[in-house]
Amino acid sequence: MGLNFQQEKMRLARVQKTLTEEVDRLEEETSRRKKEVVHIRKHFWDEVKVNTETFDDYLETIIGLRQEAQALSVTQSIHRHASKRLSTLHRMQDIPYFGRIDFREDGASDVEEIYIGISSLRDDSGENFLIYDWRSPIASVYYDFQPGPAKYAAPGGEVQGELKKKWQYLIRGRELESLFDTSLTIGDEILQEVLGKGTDKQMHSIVATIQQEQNRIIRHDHGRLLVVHGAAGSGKTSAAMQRIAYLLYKYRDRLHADQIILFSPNSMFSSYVSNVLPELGEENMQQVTFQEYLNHRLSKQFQVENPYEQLEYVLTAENTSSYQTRLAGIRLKGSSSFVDAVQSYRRSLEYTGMIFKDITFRGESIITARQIEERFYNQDASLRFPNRLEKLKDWLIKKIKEIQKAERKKPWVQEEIELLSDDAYHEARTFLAEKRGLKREEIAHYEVEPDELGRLIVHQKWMPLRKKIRSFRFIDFKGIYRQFFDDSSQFVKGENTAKWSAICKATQEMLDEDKLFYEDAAPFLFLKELIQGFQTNSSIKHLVVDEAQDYTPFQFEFLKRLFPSARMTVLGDFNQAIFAHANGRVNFDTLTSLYGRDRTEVINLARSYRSTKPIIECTRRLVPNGGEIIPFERAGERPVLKQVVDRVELHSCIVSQIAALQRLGHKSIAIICKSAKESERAYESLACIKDIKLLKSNSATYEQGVVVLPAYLSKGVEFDAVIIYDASENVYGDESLRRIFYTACTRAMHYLQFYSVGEPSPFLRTVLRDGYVQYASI
Ligand SMILES: Nc1ncnc2c1ncn2[C@@H]1O[C@H](COP(=O)(O)OP(=O)(O)OP(=O)(O)O)[C@@H](O)[C@H]1O
Repeated sequence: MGLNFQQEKMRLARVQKTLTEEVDRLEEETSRRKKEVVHIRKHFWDEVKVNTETFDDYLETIIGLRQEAQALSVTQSIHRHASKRLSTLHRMQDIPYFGRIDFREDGASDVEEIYIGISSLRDDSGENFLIYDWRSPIASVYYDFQPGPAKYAAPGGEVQGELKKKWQYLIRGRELESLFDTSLTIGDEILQEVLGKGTDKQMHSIVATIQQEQNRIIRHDHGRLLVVHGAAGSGKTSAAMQRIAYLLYKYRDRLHADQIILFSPNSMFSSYVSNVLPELGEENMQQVTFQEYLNHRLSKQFQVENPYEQLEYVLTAENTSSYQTRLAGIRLKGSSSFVDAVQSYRRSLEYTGMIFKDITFRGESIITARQIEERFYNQDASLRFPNRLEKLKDWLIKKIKEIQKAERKKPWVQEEIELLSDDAYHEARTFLAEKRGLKREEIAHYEVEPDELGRLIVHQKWMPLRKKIRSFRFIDFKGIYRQFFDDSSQFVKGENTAKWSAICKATQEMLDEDKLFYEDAAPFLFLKELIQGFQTNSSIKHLVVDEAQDYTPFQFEFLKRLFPSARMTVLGDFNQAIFAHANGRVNFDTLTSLYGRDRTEVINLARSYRSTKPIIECTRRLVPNGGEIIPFERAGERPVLKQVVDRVELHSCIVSQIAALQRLGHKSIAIICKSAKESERAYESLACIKDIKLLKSNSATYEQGVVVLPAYLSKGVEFDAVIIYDASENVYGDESLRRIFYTACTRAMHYLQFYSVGEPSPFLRTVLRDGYVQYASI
């Protein structure tokens, strides 16, 4: 049976009326609650009588204060909830629902009509659902089944039944424009329509068009680790965002947005995805980059190279003498065998090799590194390593207490007392008097004894020293890491000796200047924490890692230990592994060992949605296993290659091509270069293009319009049209650049153009031969 368009229009109008009434009611409530909050804040102290004369008065004051604070917090919380609901309802006014299923549960006689939207809505009686939240159990039938037998997991157990019909609604400008019986239409009309549009400044939710395989990711709810491996444009990030919204709904009584962290590749990406959750009526999760975390932990001690500096080096310094050594170092330090090597090294420190620093006071060494080392290695070797360190710490604290006692008699203490300013003396007197329990009015008459003052001065002067000991700053972590790179180190196996020597030399030189290569940052921190114990953050319950192919085994080990209570969702695509450390690694096997096979699930996404079919037909042939990628059927032009003779011709062609693309309505156009260095040059030469922008690694927002950027910064984002600035053999001649080239090409949604100064890259040879890329006609 078909739906009656007119009746559906009328139903939509009825739902909109209910929505409007609900919006009016909530607007009134939020404004009233806001006034109440302001009132309570303003008159907070009028309602509380502050009297501390007697204990009873004091108690009464405390109770009064607490009551007022409670009233404020309750009103604030009601106001917050109402405002949140109101903003969701405002969004629902535009599109109250997008889908419907007609479902008959086994054993029931009636067919239920379930309308699905971004949030639920009940009728005036409060008994019946006019709209079901897309995350409700029954709504999963919409995403998972075609008409026929269907089931869903309800809190009380599995519900079986029959899906009679499935509909999609296209509502625009609050009007029902069309509706589709999805069991009759071929292809997905609404998905076609959504994907056919231009890109936006920010990513949007895909709630109305979630595909079955994506729904598995969104509702996946067991195990510790979910690994999603998917082709470029297969919706990994989109599904992950929807997944967060789903988890926030399902566990709304115990999971809050601030207990979820997304590790994103860069700030531009963070800004790009930051709209999805608010669009679904949820608060945003926390977002961070691994680099930010490393800086937070290491920047006091080292100047840490950032990942883009490392990439830029790899992409542009091939003619320097240290290049091959550095590359070998990056690969070695990013491997899982290096994780094992560092762990063995740490175990060896139980017997020998710990390096300590002298403990000094006023420039004099009071406990030497040698004494500390002796003490450490003379302890009972059967004690666990962390316990030995704890004991060492206790011994040091005790020892400096003794030295501190003797210190009081030293002349410098007397000198300090004499030099005390009036203010400092007053402060010291107040502190000492209060410590003795004196009342405020008695302080001024308190006679401070010189001994007492001396004790205080010494105590204060030694405070930083005690702090240093408590935080293990008497351990020379840099020295210990440096020692690992002594040529003779037996921990790194299978590395070519000459290469290993060169890697050691380069690493030690950097350390000597208090600098860390990016590839050393995670291993250094890992070793440090293996020694002193891992810092943990148990408040985080869910961790999402995007662009996971760019993480080293060290980084994952880290995340696992740092967030011991978190479940992890990891998204990646090895074809886009652009960092040099990833060469050779083509799967997520190391990830499976993180929590074990039975606590890990891997889901593959093969269908790619971002680009038109002709673009995907071309790009999937650029990578070895691209045959597995399935293009979504969306028509478009074949990618085009234009070979030019020199840069002058290149720039003139790009300028006219951009004007042509803009005439065709493409709003976001990216000129993607190999490196930042090439991007800068291109930007300067193309400065005549109106409003052209150069994106750099520190760019915080994803820009629309015409942009020039290095390929590695384009990760995760997309553009209406992509121009590969110079796809020549000269630039993309080396096999190691295949993945970066692929990443750049897969950013295009509707149009992909290659330019080549001279011979095109060998990556394009087959696609040109087989006609998946056409030569430009002029
Ligand atoms: N089910 C869907 N409905 C509508 N749009 C979708 C759907 N799935 C993916 N898309 C769109 O496809 C594009 C690519 O999605 P997304 O960025 O999530 O893919 P990805 O796998 O993370 O890509 P990459 O690895 O290349 O960064 C986005 O524009 C997204 O909105």
